[in-house]
Amino acid sequence: MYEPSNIIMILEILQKNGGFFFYNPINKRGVVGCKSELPEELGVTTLNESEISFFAIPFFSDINKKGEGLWNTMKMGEITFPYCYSILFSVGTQKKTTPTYVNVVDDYEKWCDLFDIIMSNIKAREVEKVVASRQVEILFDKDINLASCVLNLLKNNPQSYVFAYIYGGKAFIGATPEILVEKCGSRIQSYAVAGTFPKCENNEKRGKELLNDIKNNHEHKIVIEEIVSTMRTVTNKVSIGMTELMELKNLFHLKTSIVATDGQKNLIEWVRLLHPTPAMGGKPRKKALKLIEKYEQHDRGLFAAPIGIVEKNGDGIFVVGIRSALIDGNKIYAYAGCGIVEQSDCREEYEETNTKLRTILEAL
Ligand SMILES: C=C(O[C@H]1C=CC=C(C(=O)O)[C@@H]1O)C(=O)O
Repeated sequence: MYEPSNIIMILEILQKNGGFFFYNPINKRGVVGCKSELPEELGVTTLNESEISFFAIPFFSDINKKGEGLWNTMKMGEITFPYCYSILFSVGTQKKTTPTYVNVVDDYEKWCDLFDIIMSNIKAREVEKVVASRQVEILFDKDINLASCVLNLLKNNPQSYVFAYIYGGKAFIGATPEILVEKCGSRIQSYAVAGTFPKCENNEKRGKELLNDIKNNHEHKIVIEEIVSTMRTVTNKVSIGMTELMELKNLFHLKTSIVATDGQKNLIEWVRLLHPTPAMGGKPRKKALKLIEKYEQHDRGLFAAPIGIVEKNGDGIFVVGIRSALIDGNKIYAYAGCGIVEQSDCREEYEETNTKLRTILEAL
């Protein structure tokens, strides 16, 4: 089993010098891009710099229009590192986790204003779905320990893709359950992950209820349809899997796999075509994005944005940067969003974002 103390040491080096960490729970492989060399004793395998490329593509191409310029010290797009490594984790890290409860800041009034604007646009038939988000700022009395946060994300979220991108004194970290697109040869796989129920005492019943819930299935179907129609602009070889339940530490989601066959476009082109799906933006895409840009009070930066790696042969994976936070010294900006449709209730959606924020808050 891979030693947690090793991962702590690696992350401490990344925190000090800058770097990128990406963990894939399916093949249990972590990859690291680093500005400085990692000691061999840490059990990492050295990769040639050209073997792997790291990407953090912002949600909106023109970020940092809103106030503080929180994101402007971070390099975006393709990020290259002189030292690259891979780490194999063992199955031992895959333990079953149970929810715990953490309090989050009350910004309900601000949320209501955003919700009302979106709902009035939905009622006016301007948009069908918009993913609204919160940025919750939490101040600590000392600097946040990045290494232990990332280790906790790994421990608490065994099915999630855990990432940490450290640059210019800030770190963007998260444990996301959602793949935007994965390429393996001509197989292009995306997932619709949308529709959420928080866990409760009777989880078996809760899961079944989500699978049959009309509002959540509507939200989910919008995402499937958009991914499928986008893929069909490139190829008519597109197949849709069954909608399943995804069980995470604190909540359930609806999840559907969508696979296309294409030998023409590269992975970055696929990312640019698919991002943002209506699980992160809305429907219709342009109008939903305009509302988000105009009325959300914060810059999304890398929140809900494509984060990923590309291998030398062109294969790779991009996830969406949700269940995430930007760490700046003793300050943390945690992010969570949810899809709003005509049947949505303001308070319920706020509580849903609180549940989603727990991924980060429980790791601090
Ligand atoms: C935007 C987020 O979640 C998305 C992913 C899964 C389910 C979602 C939902 O049910 O609203 C969201 O679309 C977030 O966690 O910040």
